[in-house]
Amino acid sequence: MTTKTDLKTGLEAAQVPALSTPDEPHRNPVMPLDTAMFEGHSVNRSAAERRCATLAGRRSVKKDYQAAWLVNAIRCIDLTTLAGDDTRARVRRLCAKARQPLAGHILDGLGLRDQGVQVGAVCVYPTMVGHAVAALDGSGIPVASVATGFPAGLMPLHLRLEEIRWAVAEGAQEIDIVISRELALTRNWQALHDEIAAMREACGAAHMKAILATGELETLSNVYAASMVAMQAGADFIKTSTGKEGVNATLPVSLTMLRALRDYGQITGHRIGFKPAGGMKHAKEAIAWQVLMKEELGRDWLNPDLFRFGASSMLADIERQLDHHVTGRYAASSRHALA
Ligand SMILES: O=C[C@H](O)COP(=O)(O)O
Repeated sequence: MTTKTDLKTGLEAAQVPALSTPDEPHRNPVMPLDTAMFEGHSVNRSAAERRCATLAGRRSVKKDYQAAWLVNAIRCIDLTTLAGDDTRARVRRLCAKARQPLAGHILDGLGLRDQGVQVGAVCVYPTMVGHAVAALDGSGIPVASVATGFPAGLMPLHLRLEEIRWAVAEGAQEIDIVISRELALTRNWQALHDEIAAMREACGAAHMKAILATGELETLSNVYAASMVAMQAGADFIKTSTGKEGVNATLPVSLTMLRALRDYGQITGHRIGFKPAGGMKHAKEAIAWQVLMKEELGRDWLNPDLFRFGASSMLADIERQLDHHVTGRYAASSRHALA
């Protein structure tokens, strides 16, 4: 069991940022396409896989600090429902969970009852944005909407742009766009850049996350190049997957995107966020991705203004693990079923 003092010490010792509301994150401005930033950059898949395989061993998170890392993961979750049978009632339940992601006895056990533990955002389809905005009123939790013909994106550009504008008018503060995979696979970088830049303009003040659908981009070199193009076109975040591809977030793909993000930052001075998404269901994944972020980019990126998990069901396991941390017992998974 832990105590209030233990967890606060743990947050510091684990070097995750203290619980706080982040300042308004800065925007990434659009720049012209610059293929020199990625052409000829090849990514060795075996080397990326080896690097990821060694991370867990090199940076295991001490048991005492695991709770701190898991609470930080909650702050970074885009709590998501993207199902064809979504309803207003389901979205309202999800938003209630977003407001209080941990049961009261867990918050008490961790000493975090008054610390405002909330998720990073709630992510829904455009027609659910209004319901989410109403349910989150006063919470400060932003609503993210997928748009641009999610998940495939195979719609005329003017309709994709109109969908963005519609979701923003409904109250979405963040827009998760999907890129045209065909433009990436045919290496038509100028057209891809111009489409994403138009999407960024349609977003207006809403922050834009660019979903690369990496499971469909064939090579890690394509992932690196598409990451660069999305950032040059003004993406505030780059995101791995829709959750609907055959292969979604993986550590080697994430490593490739983080290297692109780091290179982009070194050249331009702009800090871009990263969102792995799709298929992440377990607390141990929440730890693994945070270790990757910290190893590659430093602790500044363990903040919801620069890092999000896109996940519909990971919160349930995190809550279960934190329940165990506090009580010493595992609750039935049905007790934390909602998220
Ligand atoms: O963007 C978020 C993903 O769609 C969520 O995927 P998931 O349902 O596999 O967690």
